[in-house]
Amino acid sequence: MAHTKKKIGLIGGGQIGGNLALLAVQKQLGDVVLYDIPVAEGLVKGKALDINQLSAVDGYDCRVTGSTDWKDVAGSDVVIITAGVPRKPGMSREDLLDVNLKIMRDVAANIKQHCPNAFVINVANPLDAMVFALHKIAGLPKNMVVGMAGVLDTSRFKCFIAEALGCSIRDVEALVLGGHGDDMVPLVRHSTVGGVPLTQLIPADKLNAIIERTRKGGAELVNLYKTGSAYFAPASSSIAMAESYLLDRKRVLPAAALLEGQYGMNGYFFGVPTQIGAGGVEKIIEVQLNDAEKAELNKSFESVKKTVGEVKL
Ligand SMILES: NC(=O)c1ccc[n+]([C@@H]2O[C@H](COP(=O)([O-])OP(=O)(O)OC[C@H]3O[C@@H](n4cnc5c(N)ncnc54)[C@H](O)[C@@H]3O)[C@@H](O)[C@H]2O)c1
Ligand SMILES: O=C(O)C[C@H](O)C(=O)O
Repeated sequence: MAHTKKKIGLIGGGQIGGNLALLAVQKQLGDVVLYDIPVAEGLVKGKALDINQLSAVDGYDCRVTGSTDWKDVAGSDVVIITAGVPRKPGMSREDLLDVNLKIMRDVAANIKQHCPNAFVINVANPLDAMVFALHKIAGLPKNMVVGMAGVLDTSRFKCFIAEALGCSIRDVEALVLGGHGDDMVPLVRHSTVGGVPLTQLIPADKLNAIIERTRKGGAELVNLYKTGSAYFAPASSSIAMAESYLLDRKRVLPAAALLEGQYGMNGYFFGVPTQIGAGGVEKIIEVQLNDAEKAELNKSFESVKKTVGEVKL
């Protein structure tokens, strides 16, 4: 019988990779290959077996295969990359550039060889520079390569807003633009709660504290965990993007996409609202910004450019 289930290749079977596998199965998005390097064979085979046994309890028909062979990943419809070292307290994401670039060179070359038709979502840090390197090395079409950060940063922003107001998170509409760094741009003026402008609901000083906490959201988790970084929310955020592609949902999600003139920026991956559907990144949406917001976005762009400038391919 023909194999009609979608195939999801997860590159990196660590904290985020394991949670991605679990979510993909629970949402029945397709069969999963959880790939890692040979030294982590037991880890990926163990996680696969554990999740498959959970599937029996809950009746999920998708299967996870743990593998250290790229041939098993070949032909994936979606590939999510979490292969990379997470930071420890006191480090910046940029401190991971050299070590994670080395890993990305290997991963991107294998994607080029084995998964040339996949929609590829990079998660590894420093996010915007790593997705830039991925695109250059793998040579995939620009609409098929994207970085996950905006969904996570926006969900942190929404979480803190809902907490401050004691309201349902369902009614919070918000957006964070820019690079995945401390100068990302939470857009207060464009955020609403149940249609009511956020600026009307939360006083400026409290809002500034929320913006600051959002910007440092990753470090807050790193300081709590001590040996690694966030993984539950990053996994959910990546799955939202994969699901929109696989099910052609055409959701409008912030993501690091290749800019070619939008926002006056060119040749870099940067966090902007995208529409993700069966065509991958089908649209990039330009939000109308005032001068102050533009200045903040440009500052974030300069940071991304600086890190990308250090990428040696
Ligand atoms: N974009 C975001 O918003 C975001 C959020 C959280 C974490 N991250 C980043 O994601 C990455 C992974 O985080 P984690 O917590 O899952 O880390 P982790 O250490 O738990 O897992 C990483 C895995 O990658 C594997 N790996 C290393 N080299 C590999 C290779 N060449 N091929 C395949 N696998 C390889 C490791 O063996 C390990 O199992 C880190 O770089 C982290 O900074 C990004
Ligand atoms: O902060 C990190 O190092 C991990 C990730 O980028 C995050 O925002 O949680």
